Amino acid sequence: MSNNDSEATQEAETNSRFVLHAHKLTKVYKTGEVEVKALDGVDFEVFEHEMVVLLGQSGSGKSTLLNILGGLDVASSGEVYFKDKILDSSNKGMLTNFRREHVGFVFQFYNLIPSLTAVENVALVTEIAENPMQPEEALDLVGLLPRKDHFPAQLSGGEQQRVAIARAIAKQPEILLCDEPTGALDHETGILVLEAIEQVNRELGTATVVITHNTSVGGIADRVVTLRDGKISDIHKNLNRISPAELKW
Ligand SMILES: Nc1ncnc2c1ncn2[C@@H]1O[C@H](COP(=O)(O)OP(=O)(O)OP(=O)(O)O)[C@@H](O)[C@H]1O
Repeated sequence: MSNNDSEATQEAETNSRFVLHAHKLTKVYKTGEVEVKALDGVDFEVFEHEMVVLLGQSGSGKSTLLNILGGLDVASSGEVYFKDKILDSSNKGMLTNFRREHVGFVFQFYNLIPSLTAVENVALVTEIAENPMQPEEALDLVGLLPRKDHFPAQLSGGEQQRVAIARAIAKQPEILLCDEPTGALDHETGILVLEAIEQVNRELGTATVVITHNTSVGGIADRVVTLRDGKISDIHKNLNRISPAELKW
């Protein structure tokens, strides 16, 4: 990196604000006598509009970190801030509101309701959110408007995952958290799903974190963060993101 690049990066960081910030997160799971330290003093932030890819071997703590960031789980110690507010883990109402209004989740398995069409699956979320987009608009963003009246069983795995992405972003969350979104898909379908996620990040500016085992997916990120044994072992910034279509694995 040249001096100019480095100054430009520092300036960009100073100017950008974080959406989520975790400070010294520790998570210990206790099962009987056995204790597992899944996170061990992790500092982690996600800036506005940023795309972060989270890598690490199985068991390194990726899902634990994502679940705590999204208010699905609470840390044993440490704090999570959403913008300038600390998320109070003892305040269930606050966590529920945070999840409902501000965070979109996408998981490896799509968890769509089989008896509802694509548009009805998305509408389930928009009906309870404060400032949603129209379900059709969300489906259009992921390229699935023509399939809006199809049931999950009439859609391929990749199409179902794109409905799940539409459902996650329809409430217009500030942050999109994706845990192995391509884990159950073949290469070509996985690329289509990453393209949908990338488009949401680019067009809506939704700060996004994507967990993957696939190191080459790191190319689509602004920042690639690697976990090892519950600690951050590496942070790599990409000066130029590549498009999912350019990924090879
Ligand atoms: N509910 C739980 N109870 C006990 N131990 C747990 C629980 N959830 C996770 N762990 C342990 O915490 C550690 C981190 O797990 P985590 O699922 O966060 O890793 P990961 O990096 O997401 O792994 P993978 O890539 O396999 O999904 C592992 O050792 C795991 O066995």
